[in-house]
Amino acid sequence: MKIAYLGPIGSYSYEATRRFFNEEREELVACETIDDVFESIEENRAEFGVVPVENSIEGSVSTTFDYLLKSQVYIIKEIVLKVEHYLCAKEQMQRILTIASHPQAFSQCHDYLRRNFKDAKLIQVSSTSYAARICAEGEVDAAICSPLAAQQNNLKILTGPINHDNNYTRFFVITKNPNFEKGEKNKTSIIFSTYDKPGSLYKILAIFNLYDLNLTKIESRPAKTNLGEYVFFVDIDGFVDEEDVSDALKVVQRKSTFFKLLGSYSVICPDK
Ligand SMILES: O=C(O)C(=O)C[C@]1(C(=O)O)C=C[C@@H](O)C=C1
Repeated sequence: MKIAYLGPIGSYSYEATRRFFNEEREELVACETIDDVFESIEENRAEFGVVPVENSIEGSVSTTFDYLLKSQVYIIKEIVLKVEHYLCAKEQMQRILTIASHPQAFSQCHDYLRRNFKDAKLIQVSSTSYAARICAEGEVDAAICSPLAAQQNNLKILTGPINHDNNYTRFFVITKNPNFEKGEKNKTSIIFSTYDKPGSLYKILAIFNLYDLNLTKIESRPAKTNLGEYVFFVDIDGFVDEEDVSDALKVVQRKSTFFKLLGSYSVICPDK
């Protein structure tokens, strides 16, 4: 089986992929962007994909949310990883003028960078492991990446972890053919939109209240139709085969102008 992930080797997405899939049994396919991971699944070049979804410091990964809205893929698992970033370079340096990393990683290290590298040029690239690669090639002075990415590229760890405390990222395992499997801790994710009228959103939320369901996330994103039109991404505590969840979703679907079930899945947190 082929598993697409945001690479190259040493990215946090790679780490998440390894925690769920057996590297010796499956073929892990490194993609350059999150777009490529989704397209690999849509075009049947991979059976599964692993994408970052949300970080405890920086929030949602918008590319992932946009693809969940527009493509026919389903979520079958959530993996939550503790993310620790390190400042790495080819050698100890007197002055670091350019630092490469993924935009999410820069945000997660914002305070450290502001305190220590206010004048350095931050070069945004597609992943932290790609940042390590271009640092090894001499394109930038330093990279913010994982110890594994540093090791893969023969970089030295200068200092770290340099991120904010409590830095956790959620990853989704996605696939085209859903086979929802229940685990110990389960969630169900949906997208809906509603009428542009007073109380519309309140009425939908009241349905979840009526069925006594806990929402673990709600986020609005542009519907990409007209300015001011939104879709709502909602994560619900519980599995879709539970009576309250399935009954609530039936009513929500009836009362929405748009409804999509993204998946029902179990959550694993190997670092907790
Ligand atoms: O660049 C990587 O290593 C990734 O896997 C991407 C990503 C992200 O986009 O959120 C994943 C986890 C970390 O939060 C930082 C970067």
